[in-house]
Amino acid sequence: MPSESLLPNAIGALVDDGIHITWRLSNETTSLSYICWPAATEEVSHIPYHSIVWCSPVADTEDVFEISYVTLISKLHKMKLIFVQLSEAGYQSSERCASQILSAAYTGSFHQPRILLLLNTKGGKGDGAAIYKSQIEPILRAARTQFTCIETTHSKHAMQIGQEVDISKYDIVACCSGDGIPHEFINGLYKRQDSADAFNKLAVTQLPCGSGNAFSLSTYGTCDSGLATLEMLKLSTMKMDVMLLQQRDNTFLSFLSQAYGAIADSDIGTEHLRWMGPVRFELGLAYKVFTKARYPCDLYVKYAIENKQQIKDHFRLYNKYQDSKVTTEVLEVTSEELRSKYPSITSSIPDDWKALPSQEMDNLSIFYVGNMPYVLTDAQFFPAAIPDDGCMDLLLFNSKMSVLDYTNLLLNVSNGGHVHHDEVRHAKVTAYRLVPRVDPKHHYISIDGESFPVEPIQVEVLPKVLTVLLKDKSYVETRFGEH
Ligand SMILES: Nc1ncnc2c1ncn2[C@@H]1O[C@H](COP(=O)(O)OP(=O)(O)OP(=O)(O)O)[C@@H](O)[C@H]1O
Repeated sequence: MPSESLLPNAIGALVDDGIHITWRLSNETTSLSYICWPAATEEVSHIPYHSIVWCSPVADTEDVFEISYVTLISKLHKMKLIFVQLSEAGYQSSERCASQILSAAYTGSFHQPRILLLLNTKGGKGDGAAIYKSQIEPILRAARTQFTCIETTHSKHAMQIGQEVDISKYDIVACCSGDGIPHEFINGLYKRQDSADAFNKLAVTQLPCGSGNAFSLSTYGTCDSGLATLEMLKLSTMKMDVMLLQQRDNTFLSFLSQAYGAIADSDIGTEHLRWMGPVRFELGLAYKVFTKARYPCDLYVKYAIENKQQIKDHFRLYNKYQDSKVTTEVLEVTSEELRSKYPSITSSIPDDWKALPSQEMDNLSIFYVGNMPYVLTDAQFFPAAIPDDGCMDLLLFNSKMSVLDYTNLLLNVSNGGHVHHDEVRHAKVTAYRLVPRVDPKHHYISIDGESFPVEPIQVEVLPKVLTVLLKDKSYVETRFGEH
């Protein structure tokens, strides 16, 4: 036993899902007024195993442990250290007790993964460096992970890193950024000679520091970088579909979305209003709705599921199947599977692709294709998206709707209800070709939130390519199954 002056004032008991804490009463602690342990500022009563990132016995004690865990501090998730006297420790060695706590804390995830962080200090509101220092780095240090942080210095830097990174040195590449850096990094991996090995070896994730954080919202359910860092250390890997794009002579990958029409113009077309914050997007979109902006195009698709009821059945079946999935095996992608299966964008349309009716496409307002459910906090644009069903979700909105109907529809995006409206076409597709018919000088195509020329694109799903970190092998829950 340590001398009384070394006793912490927290006493812990191991329970099913964590450590139950009781605090010594003040009259008992009066003799401890000079204890050398950090005082608790907020007295927790329970530390879930899931929030613990480290536990080790304190030298020269039998039953006192240092426990690092992530908790809410002033509305943000941050690292906290506590010293606890554990009643169980007397029954077994303190090392065994610590390792029992660590294995409960890290069920199914990497233990101390080697992490490469790509930090964009210029993303979002420009506070990436501050978020990294206050929320991300302290958790990684406490968890005793090996990590290296590289600051991106210019556009396409993350792509260059993806092309050159030594894949044997890391397990996870975490983009401390918006969605632009993972887009670049994944495309860097795609350009490598050993791209299949790179996609199999490295898990790619996002610790949100940008204005668009769809990756983190869809996989971790949060825009809080501290919570995302904790989840990164806790979740298990699985393979996610990506989308292969052709435009002109270029072939590249998209992991998130492609937009043309009102969404693309409201996002990229309002870059000059960046100072307004996220509201610039909503104002841009409201303007397009009120002016009934039209974005004519030709669209050809290879349907996987065309009917909305069948999409619901597919979604329910997938979730049922996921619940019974016990395997942790992650299948590996081959270099053959990274190649296009279809004729190139300059060839004629394959016979089994269908042309969308020209009347519908002449009056198109929004073309939006996605592979992840959340695009913004409170925007479940693709609520039926599934990480590895080999499909992309296609959404088409028509400009002929009344302003009232359109406004109602957009208000429903927050709960994913918009996809059930009769005015919205929702289908699961495996490939498509989009041929815009607008003046390219005044409009945009957005791919993963980045600007691309307004020219034809052809896109197909490459199933199970990207290694990501997901809870229970699924994206975070949406409300799609409820409708
Ligand atoms: N040091 C840098 N200076 C300027 N641009 C950079 C730098 N590092 C990366 N970039 C570029 O910043 C862009 C946006 O990055 P990111 O996605 O991290 O932030 P974001 O705020 O979500 O972005 P956006 O809303 O502009 O897409 C990327 O296209 C990337 O090429």
